[in-house]
Amino acid sequence: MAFSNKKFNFSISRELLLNPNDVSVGEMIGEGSHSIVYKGLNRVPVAVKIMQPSVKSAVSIMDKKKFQNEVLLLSKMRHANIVKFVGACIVPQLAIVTELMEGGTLQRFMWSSQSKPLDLKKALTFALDISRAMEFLHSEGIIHRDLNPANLLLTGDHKHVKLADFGIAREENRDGMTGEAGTCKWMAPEVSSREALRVEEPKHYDHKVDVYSFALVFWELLNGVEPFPDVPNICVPPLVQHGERPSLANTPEEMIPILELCWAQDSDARLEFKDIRQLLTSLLTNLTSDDSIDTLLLSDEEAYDGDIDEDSETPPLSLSQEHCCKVNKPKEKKKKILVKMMRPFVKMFRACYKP
Ligand SMILES: Nc1ncnc2c1ncn2[C@@H]1O[C@H](COP(=O)(O)OP(=O)(O)OP(=O)(O)O)[C@@H](O)[C@H]1O
Ligand SMILES: [Mg+2]
Repeated sequence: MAFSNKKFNFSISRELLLNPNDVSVGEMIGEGSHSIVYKGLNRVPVAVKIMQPSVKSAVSIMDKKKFQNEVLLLSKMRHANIVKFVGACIVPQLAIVTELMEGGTLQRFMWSSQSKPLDLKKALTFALDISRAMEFLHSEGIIHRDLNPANLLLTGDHKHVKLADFGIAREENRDGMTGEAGTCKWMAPEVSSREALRVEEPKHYDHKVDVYSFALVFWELLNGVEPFPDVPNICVPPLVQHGERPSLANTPEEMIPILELCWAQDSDARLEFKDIRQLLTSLLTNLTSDDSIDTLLLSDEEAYDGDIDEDSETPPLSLSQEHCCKVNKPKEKKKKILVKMMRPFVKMFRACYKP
């Protein structure tokens, strides 16, 4: 059913709309580039995201289309690790009502966290939550395109995270996605690439841009600091395009292969979230059962092809060794690690189904 609002016909079904009189708005709890978010009440506590027009004067057709896209996508996403959609209002203002995430953003949590970096179990639990949400999203053919700690929200007990902000999420199309999207520090090299702009061709990328962003979030969870701490946001994309990545000097050794497989320069070499979820689950199981995770490790000779991704000369800005490293080429490593990590599960499976 279409609802008209000043020349734009919303195609939002009636079941998704709330009566604005049933939603009360309280204190402000967050702000994005397109919205202000308030604590609210709709029988239970909720978050009310009120869309702000991009031009101060009026809500444009573009703003309405963006709002509708977010409502339609988020309302379809029913998953334990995705913030729950409650409903939307188109009058008196465009608003999206979701469950209230009392724990705030992962970004704020990391800034204020007493124990820096987080303990490994907590970091893995959060990473697993994120990979579950992303696996689901990709299985539904949706790319988030803005995975970063300000769009990941914590439960009140700080035990779990959920994915939020579908403002620039899109259905993946077969010809690849175009357009710049995301937040500089977490943006995959192929999204920000100027190469394509120079030859006036549209930029093409796919769901693997989310895997890259995940790697940067995971690195942050493991290191307790934002990636590229000394680099202004705007300078990060050229560095990343030249193969620079956050330093692995203080990263637990067993997590390094996952990071390298997720932030590979070649997007095809990056893992799928299904693989990431399985790897994190087995790492977490090993950690909590107190077994050594050494059994899951590979030596460098086993894991690497030995070469470095050098499709570039000198990076435009050089970083200290402390804060960056050159990206390794995964290829064969990816297969070896997966085979080795999955070996115990395959054994177990065979044992169960022995004739
Ligand atoms: N359900 C929620 N519970 C608690 N806080 C929330 C919730 N949803 C959003 N917020 C807060 O509001 C902020 C902005 O929300 P959101 O990222 O959805 O808005 P946006 O305008 O799309 O932002 P962006 O600048 O990323 O485009 C979040 O970073 C968070 O602090
Ligand atoms: Mg946001």
